[in-house]
Amino acid sequence: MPVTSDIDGDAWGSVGGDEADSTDGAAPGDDALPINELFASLQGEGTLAGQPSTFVRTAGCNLRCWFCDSYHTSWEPTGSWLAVAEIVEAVAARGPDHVVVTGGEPLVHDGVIDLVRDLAARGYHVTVETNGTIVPPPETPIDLASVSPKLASSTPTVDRPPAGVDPADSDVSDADLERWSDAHEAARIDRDALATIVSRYETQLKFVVTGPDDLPEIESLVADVRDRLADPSRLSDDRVLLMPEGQTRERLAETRRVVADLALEHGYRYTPRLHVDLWNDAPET
Ligand SMILES: C[S@@+](CC[C@H](N)C(=O)[O-])C[C@H]1O[C@@H](n2cnc3c(N)ncnc32)[C@H](O)[C@@H]1O
Ligand SMILES: Nc1nc2[nH]cc(C(=O)O)c2c(=O)[nH]1
Ligand code: SF4
Ligand SMILES: [Mg+2]
Repeated sequence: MPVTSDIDGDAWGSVGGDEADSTDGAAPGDDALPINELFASLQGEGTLAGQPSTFVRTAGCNLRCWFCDSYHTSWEPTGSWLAVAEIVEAVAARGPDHVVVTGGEPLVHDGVIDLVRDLAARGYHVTVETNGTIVPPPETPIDLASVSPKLASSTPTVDRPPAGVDPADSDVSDADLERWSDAHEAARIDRDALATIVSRYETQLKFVVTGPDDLPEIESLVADVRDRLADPSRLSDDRVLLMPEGQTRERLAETRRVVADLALEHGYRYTPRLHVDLWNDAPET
């Protein structure tokens, strides 16, 4: 069930960008969100790793990381339209008191703000997983902003096509890759947006690390964001997390020691990817 290209939340369109509106569920309206999956699992990443949580994964993203482990929310988005009240009901049925709103990029959808408000009003702890390019409206009740700014090593190219799918099952053309290479590169970092988010919310900056060459960009970005803060201590080194790139156990086995050693060397935190270790990042884990 492809979702329409307007869920990109931008003018770029999605791959094959003129799909018919053949979504399941409620007709898209002000109050509906395209949901790719909704499930309970353990938080696999970051400072709350291990915490039982319900994950709400929206479809649609304004970026196109080559390594995206959620291919069907970004490169070829699919999902069902659900009203915010239906999502809250589904979250209540799962049980955990922690909710992780993720995507795709959840903040491309205005309705996500209503969802976060409704969840917070019901007493849930709400984490928002975001790429840090979009600032939510002031006073949005986010308990943890889990921000993953995208480094140069995330940019797709013709030689670095999406890793999340068998090329035989992908409709991504070289023309799509060239278009997204430029669009991703232009949009992936917004230092002012990052500083605003850090100043307003308890924040972790969770960088996907592919190797040692990523560290200079992380260090200079962290310094630039600190420079923009009235209180630079809001972005202490223990709020900077290095996460190994890998959506399979095999790939993670290659990256995690390198990244753990880099965290130790630079004084940043290391975060595992528990769901990859435990379930090999199967759907709904
Ligand atoms: C699918 S993204 C959705 C939220 C948002 N679009 C973002 O990128 O932060 C959820 C998390 O998975 C991370 N991620 C995606 N693909 C990954 C990979 N291959 N290896 C490690 N982390 C990955 C992202 O950086 C982000 O922290
Ligand atoms: N278990 C588990 N933990 C996660 N933490 C962040 C995730 C995400 O995709 O945003 C994620 C995920 O997909 N699964
Ligand atoms: S920003 Fe997040 S959802 Fe979008 S392509 Fe990158 S990892 Fe995937
Ligand atoms: Mg994930």
